[in-house]
Amino acid sequence: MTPQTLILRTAGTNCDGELANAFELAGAPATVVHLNDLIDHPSRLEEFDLIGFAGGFSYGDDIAAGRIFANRLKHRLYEPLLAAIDRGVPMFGTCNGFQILAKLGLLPDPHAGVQEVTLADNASGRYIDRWTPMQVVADSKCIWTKGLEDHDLPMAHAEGRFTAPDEVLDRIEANGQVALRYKDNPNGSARDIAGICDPTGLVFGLMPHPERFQHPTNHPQWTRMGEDFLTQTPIGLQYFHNAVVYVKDKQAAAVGG
Ligand SMILES: NC(=O)CC[C@H](N)C(=O)O
Repeated sequence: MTPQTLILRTAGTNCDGELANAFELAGAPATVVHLNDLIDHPSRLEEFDLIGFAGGFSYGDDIAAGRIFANRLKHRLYEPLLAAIDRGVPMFGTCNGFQILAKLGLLPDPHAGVQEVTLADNASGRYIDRWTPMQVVADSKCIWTKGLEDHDLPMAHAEGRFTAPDEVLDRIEANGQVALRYKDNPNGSARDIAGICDPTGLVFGLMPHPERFQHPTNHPQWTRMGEDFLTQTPIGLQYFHNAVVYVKDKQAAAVGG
């Protein structure tokens, strides 16, 4: 069975095309569905094996980035989303998608039932749009970053400063839920955190954009990177390969069992 991906969009979403393409290149065809359609037909969530929350400026980033999208999910789709998490559906939220997952409280712990972390204004007070070096946390539980080496990714946001109380930061670090850190921390995030997962490693949110690194020439330095860089799978796509492999293995185990 080919894994099927749901990408959610609404007014102001702008990375759904890249995200759908990344999942498709990794082997999981994607359907982009408007949030209002899913609210009208919540059982559609059961058709999908993977879910992507795309980046952008949903609802104009009004109130705070991701807040309105998160509230709509909270009041209209929370139970079906939790059911998908309990079914083991991997979820990916990039940038605005991460802001949504954080504000909804699906990260860092979907069963906490409260918001524990946020993405606040960048420390500089400015929108930052550039490629930046990432450190992959080797012992994290995250299935999406498994086996990845340190790499560069593009970032583009004004509200990306990861912020949480010290006890939450201590807990997610001790629990292997910090998956990605900035090497030069351009936005002032607590403990350099760029991406975190839930305790199962399946729900993952990050501020940078792996879906914008689908081809070697996406990297601004690609002409200086050498032969190998041009022939290997771009690291951005490896995130999606990891999740697709996870789903396929799970399907095979279910058939075998
Ligand atoms: N790239 C994105 O997803 C958009 C940025 C985001 N809404 C912000 O904080 O500015």
